[in-house]
Amino acid sequence: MTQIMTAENVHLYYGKKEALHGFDIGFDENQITALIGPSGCGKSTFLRCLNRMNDLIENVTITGSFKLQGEDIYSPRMDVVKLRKEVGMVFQQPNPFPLSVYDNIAFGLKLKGIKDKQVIDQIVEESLRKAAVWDEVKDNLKKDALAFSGGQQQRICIARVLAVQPKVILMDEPTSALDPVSNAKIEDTLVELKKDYTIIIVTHNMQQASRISDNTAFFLNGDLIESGKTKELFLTPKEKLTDDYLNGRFG
Ligand SMILES: Nc1ncnc2c1ncn2[C@@H]1O[C@H](COP(=O)(O)OP(=O)(O)OP(=O)(O)O)[C@@H](O)[C@H]1O
Repeated sequence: MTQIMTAENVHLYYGKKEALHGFDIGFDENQITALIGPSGCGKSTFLRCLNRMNDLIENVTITGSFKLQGEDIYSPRMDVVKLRKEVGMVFQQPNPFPLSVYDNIAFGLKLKGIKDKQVIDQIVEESLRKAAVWDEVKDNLKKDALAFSGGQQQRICIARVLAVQPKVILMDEPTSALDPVSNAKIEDTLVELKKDYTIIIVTHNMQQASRISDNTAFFLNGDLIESGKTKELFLTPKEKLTDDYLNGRFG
């Protein structure tokens, strides 16, 4: 299976404090990879390395090699704005812009210089359909995105990411602020989306990881303890620490 992204010898420091201690990991194309582990183990920190979101935090030092389809994403030649379109991100709290549903999705397209209204209309509809929220918003595209439910807002945010044609979608606990019905809808959406995209998702919810992910990586205190096929990792973990965590012996 092709690995669309790789990270090797990853170290990250917040000031002098080392938060990621050196590990290698790769992400299979068109698969969902779950990043699991107890609070504070570095899952979000690592996720943010993959589209250079940590660049926005002061005093962060990152070393190692991070590649998207073989290209070094930390190269001085890398266009970070383009990178963040190719490696899109969905956050824990739905964060639509205070604009209409339509304008939320059209925003990135207009930035890209797309002006043709018919083209924009088409991409807006396609993106909302792929994010499985079209039927719920199609009669209210001019309504403020913030007037929708949390679960709908999160799917609008997913549509906003899809509109700029990412290759990889990073998700940081995208359902933890949502009710169980919205959670289930988003899980179904992600499983559909992996046909076209690669998804890397941080989750606290072990059932979620086992339901939707193909691969799982278990982090502890800034180290990657084990990664592999989700079924194997959950049923026959190689490391005792993984077994202990999965069985609720800590965390
Ligand atoms: N901006 C920051 N400045 C300094 N230290 C930070 C910063 N962000 C995170 N850390 C520290 O880095 C470590 C890893 O945090 P991180 O948020 O990546 O863990 P996590 O596994 O995602 O946790 P959670 O599941 O609670 O979100 C923690 O010790 C945390 O306190």
